[in-house]
Amino acid sequence: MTPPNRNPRHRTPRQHPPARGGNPTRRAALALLSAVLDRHRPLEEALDALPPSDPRDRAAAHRIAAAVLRRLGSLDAVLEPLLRREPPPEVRQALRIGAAELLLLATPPHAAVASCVDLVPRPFAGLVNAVLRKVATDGPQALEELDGERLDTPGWLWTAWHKSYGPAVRAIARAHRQPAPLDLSLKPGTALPEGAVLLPTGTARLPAGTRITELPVFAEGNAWAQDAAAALPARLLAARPGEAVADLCAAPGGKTAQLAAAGARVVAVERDPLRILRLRENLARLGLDASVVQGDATTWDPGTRFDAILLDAPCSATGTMRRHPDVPFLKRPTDVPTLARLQQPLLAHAASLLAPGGRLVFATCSLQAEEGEAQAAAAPAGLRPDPIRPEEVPGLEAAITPEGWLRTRPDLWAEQGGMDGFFIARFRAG
Ligand SMILES: C[S@@+](CC[C@H](N)C(=O)[O-])C[C@H]1O[C@@H](n2cnc3c(N)ncnc32)[C@H](O)[C@@H]1O
Repeated sequence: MTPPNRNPRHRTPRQHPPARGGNPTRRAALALLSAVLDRHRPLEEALDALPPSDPRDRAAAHRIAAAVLRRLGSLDAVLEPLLRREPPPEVRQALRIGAAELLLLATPPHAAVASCVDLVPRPFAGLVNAVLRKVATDGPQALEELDGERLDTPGWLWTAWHKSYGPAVRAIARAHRQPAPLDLSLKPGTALPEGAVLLPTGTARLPAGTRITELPVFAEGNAWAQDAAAALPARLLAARPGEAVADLCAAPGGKTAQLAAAGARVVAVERDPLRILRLRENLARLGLDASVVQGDATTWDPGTRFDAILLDAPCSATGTMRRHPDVPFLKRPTDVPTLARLQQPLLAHAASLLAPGGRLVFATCSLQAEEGEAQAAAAPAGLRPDPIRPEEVPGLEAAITPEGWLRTRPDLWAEQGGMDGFFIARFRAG
């Protein structure tokens, strides 16, 4: 899968009259897709930039845009034989929306076609109508004959995952097709929300599409959204009441909240001032306490040492594609070595902040070995591995590597909705 519409030969130089209008949900979905695919902006940022509207319309637009992004390679392969030349970007996005609605979202054909025709400038209405009618009749068969897992995965990621995980690359690609469930971390003592399933590692899981803001447990400040795999690094640090714990690279604060809820005295360090605001808001909503510091975790000097440190390092986030289907369109192969080079000094500095015998957990939400296994293998000499034990990760015993690290993948617990891809390594000072 290559990022679309970058070939200048395919650009249509003519200016066209503006689109005629169309249904607000599809119009919002088109704005989201243009932001991600044409301007390479994050989907979350594009959602925030939408004009105010009914939350249900936004959620529906998000659902359509996410479906297109998850299956973009397949949808384009179905559309390709029906197009004689590359249409302008907004027409291409409207066709993708229509194809996703017809082939993936079970929208009735007349509604899918008519609403996408209304999205495009008049000169393209006939083209969109004809192409989508053809997709409605022939698309299901065409889709079935494609190698969708491969088409929907960028080539560089497929190659890297095949090298690391062998044939499981297909299962990973399949897991990326499904909308992720809503995973919640609960404050200790909070009852399991109605309709939730308790996963063996303690996460409460609700069906995909559940809106967190409508849950009483959220309004009461007793829960926060956190993928089951994302909850593991803090769980494995096992902070105890009263311990001095540093959470380096802390925002938006899911792991800070876990550590604070465990009763530790937490210092949360984050470089980005805007993300610090979110971290503070999240802690305030949950009624949890942590000392929040704006600083660079490669140089931060608190003048003290910690019993335990969590380093959730910035990374390519390729493990989060179930929840963030825009990741393949925002990341490039060169991002991985660049980020991997930033992770080493973070780990080295974190090690220098540990009290004798202190514990350190290093984590990245990446499926790339350079940002996981290679980082742990090159850990500074002052850290000795503290292997993760099977009883600490019920149901995920097979995800423990021979070295004692934990490697989660989106295809694990596939029947229950999968989990993000994380790498987690634990060390002790000395
Ligand atoms: C993977 S996210 C952390 C997620 C967070 N731990 C959580 O559970 O909600 C990485 C964070 O590190 C921050 N960051 C990146 N480089 C940093 C640095 N040198 N010092 C401190 N924070 C940094 C980013 O702004 C980002 O918020």
